[in-house]
Amino acid sequence: MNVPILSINQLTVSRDDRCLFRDLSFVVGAGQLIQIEGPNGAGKSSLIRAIAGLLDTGAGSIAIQGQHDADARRDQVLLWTALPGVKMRLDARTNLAWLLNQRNESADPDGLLAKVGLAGWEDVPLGQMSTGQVRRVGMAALLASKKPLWLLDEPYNALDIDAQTQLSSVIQGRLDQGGSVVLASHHAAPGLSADQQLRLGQP
Ligand SMILES: Nc1ncnc2c1ncn2[C@@H]1O[C@H](COP(=O)(O)OP(=O)(O)OP(=O)(O)O)[C@@H](O)[C@H]1O
Repeated sequence: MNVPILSINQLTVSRDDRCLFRDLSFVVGAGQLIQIEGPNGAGKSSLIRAIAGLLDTGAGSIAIQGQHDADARRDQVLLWTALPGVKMRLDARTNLAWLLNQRNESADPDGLLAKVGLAGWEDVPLGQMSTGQVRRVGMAALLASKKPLWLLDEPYNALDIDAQTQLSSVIQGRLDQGGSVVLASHHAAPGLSADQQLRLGQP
């Protein structure tokens, strides 16, 4: 086993007094991908938010590189669901620059947008883009992230086949660099092979 980036031990997560899962344990090493599956409402997003330090948990523990504190964990993850905090009336470049700044990441927004097929769309407000194009802006932000643990909640939603393939290649690139990825998805990730699969049960 590689150095554990994420260690979950005997974890219980509840919402509104309803237990979603209990006694969950797994470890994710450097360069490893774990896929979380399960029906609607099983708790995939809740698990991801708990790992990110954004949801209180019950019994058990979560550690990222040995750190249990929620604030410390938050600093070590890239959480990609939608695009938190972006403004639909602002253009792709401005939003991406803001996202990178928020994360203290230095990269050229235009170069990143070109890599995800959005060359020429830099000045277009997100509100005038398709859902998939907005997701591509998110993918551009992913490309710049060097956080040790990526938490990706249904990242393939709304992406066309080309963009899905590109996202898989972005994820594989991060894994090859020793990053770790938790992927919540109803579908197998195209072109990726998970080191572990975890199925959360019926709610
Ligand atoms: N904001 C919320 N406040 C209170 N309870 C919530 C909230 N979001 C989700 N829940 C509850 O937690 C349960 C698990 O939701 P969660 O979003 O983690 O499931 P999921 O497996 O990601 O589902 P899906 O596949 O539909 O995205 C749901 O049954 C829901 O009742």
